[in-house]
Amino acid sequence: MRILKDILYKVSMESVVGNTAVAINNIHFDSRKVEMNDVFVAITGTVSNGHDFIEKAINQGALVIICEELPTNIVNGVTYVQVANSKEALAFMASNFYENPSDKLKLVGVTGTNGKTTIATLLYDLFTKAGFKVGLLSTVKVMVGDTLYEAVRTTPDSLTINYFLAEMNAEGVEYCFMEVSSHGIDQHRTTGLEFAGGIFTNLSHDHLDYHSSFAEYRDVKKRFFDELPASAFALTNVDDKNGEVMLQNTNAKQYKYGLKNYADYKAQILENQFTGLLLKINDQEVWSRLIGNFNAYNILAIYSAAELLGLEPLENLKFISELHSVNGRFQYVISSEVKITAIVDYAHTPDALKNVLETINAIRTKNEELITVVGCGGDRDRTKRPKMGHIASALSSKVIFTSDNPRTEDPDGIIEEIENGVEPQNFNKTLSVTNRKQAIKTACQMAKANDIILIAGKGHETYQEIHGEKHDFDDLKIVSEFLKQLKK
Ligand SMILES: CC(=O)N[C@H]1[C@@H](OP(=O)(O)OP(=O)(O)OC[C@H]2O[C@@H](n3ccc(=O)[nH]c3=O)[C@H](O)[C@@H]2O)O[C@H](CO)[C@@H](O)[C@@H]1O[C@H](C)C(=O)N[C@@H](C)C(=O)N[C@H](CCC(=O)O)C(=O)O
Ligand SMILES: Nc1ncnc2c1ncn2[C@@H]1O[C@H](COP(=O)(O)OP(=O)(O)OP(=O)(O)O)[C@@H](O)[C@H]1O
Ligand SMILES: N[C@H](CCC[C@H](N)C(=O)O)C(=O)O
Ligand SMILES: [Mg+2]
Repeated sequence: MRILKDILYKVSMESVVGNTAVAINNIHFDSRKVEMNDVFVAITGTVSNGHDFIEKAINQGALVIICEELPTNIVNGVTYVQVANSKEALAFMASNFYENPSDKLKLVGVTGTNGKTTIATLLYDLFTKAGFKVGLLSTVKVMVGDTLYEAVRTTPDSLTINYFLAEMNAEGVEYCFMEVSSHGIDQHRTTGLEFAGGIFTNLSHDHLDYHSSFAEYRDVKKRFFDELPASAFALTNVDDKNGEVMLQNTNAKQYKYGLKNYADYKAQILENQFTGLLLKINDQEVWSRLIGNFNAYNILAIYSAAELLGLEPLENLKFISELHSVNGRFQYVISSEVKITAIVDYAHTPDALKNVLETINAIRTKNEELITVVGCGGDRDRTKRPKMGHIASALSSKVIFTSDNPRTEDPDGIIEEIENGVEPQNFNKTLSVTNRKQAIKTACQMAKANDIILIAGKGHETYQEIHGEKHDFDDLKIVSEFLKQLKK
């Protein structure tokens, strides 16, 4: 049992109607989950308005209503707390409700357009190897020590975050690494958390359906660093155009990593091959199984963060050399008979796609063709579609445009928007096959010995969402099966 006034600590209240000394059972922001003596937080959403469900929540037993506007009908015996921002209030209440679990471990947040899952997951792996109990909140999975939970969002809502952090406290977890998405920051999902550090990866085009401009997208990411406490570290990629911008107003201790510009943590790529990267990090050589220039940045960020958290440099490098790629990030299979390499990668932004294609192009020889299978998600930023169409067709030998997760959109409509980005000189390289499985099969049939197939956009995902329905779908499994069938 918790007392309402205790969990309202740090919440900026505009008015209160009723008693705040009441004992409450649980907190919910979805009226459908409310039970006896719960708090219902009414949130103004993008699809519906939580304030419309206040009466329903009370009928289900809500004892407390947190809202931005008081309803006209005030029910006797119910406490109403009016706040300026319900999402922010929810975040503070969630921390208080779970007894501020982020204070009891070292929480590190990773933000940026690409590389969050890779860095957070590999830091989880590295600290686990170093003998610590570790937690992870990522796009792919949630880990509480060794226990695996399904991840629904990249950055869960504040109640879910604090729930898992409290589970981590109970399990004796010392470090937790989490992805901090721009939606998460904007919607105050991470407000009130006590971070020990923040890492910035890079900033490029994504989510411009949600944020009104690139500048707003950048400023939302920056807010994460603005809000870090002085005790935390703020670690930024100094080679990214916006790397230093992130640090402009932070109170945290500032550190920079980079390959090109002056930095506290510096790396150099000595070798970049299909089998991995040989790097020099602060004058020490280290071999990694991860592939491609962009992974040199990820590895350097991991190394720097681990050192800032107190790991010895040599131990740090040893564990880094043992790390494997994250599910769906440059995962590959090579067919045994005809030596066709199929790579599955989660590149779903123009920049990620360009990086992956350039990585493959830097490694493949002239005789080896690169066949790319790619699409774009529905109900998401449309402006990245033609950009990805252009990049895929310019940097591949052949491209098959197909569906990603069309969600509620018409799959062929999305493909048309991707095709619009293809320049005339690349027209003859492209074809479109709406059915993703069929598209992968076509790529396998087109490939000759030693060719490379890149299947981009869905990485670790094990489903495809078409017309709002999820079906089982796994790029790696499907391509492996087709490659097995090919006896050329
Ligand atoms: C655009 C967006 O981020 N939307 C999030 C937002 O939903 P919303 O504002 O649209 O909510 P809404 O459906 O309008 O409902 C408003 C309120 O009414 C409540 N409600 C609704 C119906 C009802 O009967 N009773 C009721 O109380 C809802 O619970 C909600 O509190 O708040 C919800 C609760 O936290 C989120 O689940 C939801 O994520 C949606 C599902 C989503 O797809 N989000 C994606 C875009 C996202 O967040 N992605 C990022 C990763 C991006 C990246 O970097 O790649 C992530 O961190 O996962
Ligand atoms: N440092 C990086 N710079 C640019 N591209 C990268 C970087 N790291 C990974 N990528 C590319 O971006 C893809 C997604 O990587 P990852 O899942 O680590 O990013 P993310 O930031 O977690 O993405 P999401 O926003 O979907 O959670 C990878 O499959 C790879 O193609
Ligand atoms: N976190 C991203 C993932 C995109 C993955 C891609 N496969 C898609 O479905 O668009 C989003 O929800 O926008
Ligand atoms: Mg991620």
